[in-house]
Amino acid sequence: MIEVKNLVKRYGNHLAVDDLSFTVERGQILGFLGPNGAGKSTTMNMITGYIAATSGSVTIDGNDVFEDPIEAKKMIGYLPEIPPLYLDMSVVEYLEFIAEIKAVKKKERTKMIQDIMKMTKVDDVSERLIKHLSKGYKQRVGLAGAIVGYPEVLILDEPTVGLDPKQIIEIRDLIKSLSKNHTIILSSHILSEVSAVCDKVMIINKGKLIVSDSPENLSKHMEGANNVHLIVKGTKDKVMKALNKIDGIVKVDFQGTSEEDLIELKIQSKEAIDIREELFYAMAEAGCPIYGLERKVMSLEDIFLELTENSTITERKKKSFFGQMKKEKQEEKQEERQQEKQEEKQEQKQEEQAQETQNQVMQVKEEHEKENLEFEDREFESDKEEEEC
Ligand SMILES: Nc1ncnc2c1ncn2[C@@H]1O[C@H](COP(=O)(O)OP(=O)(O)OP(=O)(O)O)[C@@H](O)[C@H]1O
Repeated sequence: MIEVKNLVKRYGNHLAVDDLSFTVERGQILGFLGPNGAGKSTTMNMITGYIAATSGSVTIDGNDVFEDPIEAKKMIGYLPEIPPLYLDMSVVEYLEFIAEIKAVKKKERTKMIQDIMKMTKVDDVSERLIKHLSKGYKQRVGLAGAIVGYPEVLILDEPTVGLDPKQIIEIRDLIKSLSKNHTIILSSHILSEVSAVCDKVMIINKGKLIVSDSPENLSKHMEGANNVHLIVKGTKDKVMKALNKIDGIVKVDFQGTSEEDLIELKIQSKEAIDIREELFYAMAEAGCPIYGLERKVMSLEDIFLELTENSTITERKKKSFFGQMKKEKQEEKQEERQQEKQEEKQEQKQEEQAQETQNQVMQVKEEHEKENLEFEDREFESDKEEEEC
């Protein structure tokens, strides 16, 4: 339904969208996810033909947005990040105006607008001026405007911004129900929103596509679904022998030790296998007491953060959370040890200095005593000589 090929957008020297390609099937809800400045709005503006692309193409049901904009734009309803509302119009006037622009047949307009106002829950403010509406209501009027004419494709840039939690749930339900008759692309940086609503997630960062999959598959594949973090007391040999007895283990990463005699490891098992119980018995049999056992299921948040921290998956994999945490812990420990060593050295030095001073005092004392004795001896000798004389 929507085909984006090698889409590029440059603002001067700044590459805002960097060679994006993807497709969206009819009836699908695609979630466009990325941190601020990732290029979401720019991409959506290009898909809708609102701005020109530097290069690349976008087709909607075979119609090229840049070469055949009228046909392509007829199929698109767009809710930009800041909806372009006419503030001095009432809600119903605005929607009638949009219907006229979109060339909705006159006899169909009234019913369509009434239905859409009900759908987006703005029917209770239909006669009010838009400038007097709250932010949430304005957002819903913008959404209503995008739905007018029931275009096949809806492009919604941050559709729930400014809504309260109850409204967010209502709009999500509305978007889901719209997908029965529309193909939808929505952007968001709220991950729970994307996982709740979308069939497919595209994560972009710095204009580049990082990963694209269903929310469930992303969680599964990003090594998270079956990761166990284990802290155990024993030798590496013993632990490995015990692990060899467990079926379904795919990968074992030793992560060093955080305390003496303790080994930390990350164990990855095949999908749908929970090895925690077997681990418990295997370690008990091997005489390796378990100090920590945690099943790590990566949330979409974890994946998003990791993926957008680095530009490539391989880079992020190298920097797994446990690895990072362990590294930080080790660095802290190393610093502590170094500090302890320095303190020990200083104490030793002070003791040595004190000992040296004491020795010097003793030496002076001894010399004094010796001198006194010699003096006494000499006195005694001269007294004796005097007596003899
Ligand atoms: N008209 C413009 N001129 C110059 N640079 C622009 C323009 N519009 C966007 N950019 C830059 O392009 C990059 C992508 O911006 P864009 O608005 O598409 O990101 P976004 O993912 O939608 O971010 P947000 O979630 O904050 O809306 C940013 O670095 C932005 O500063």
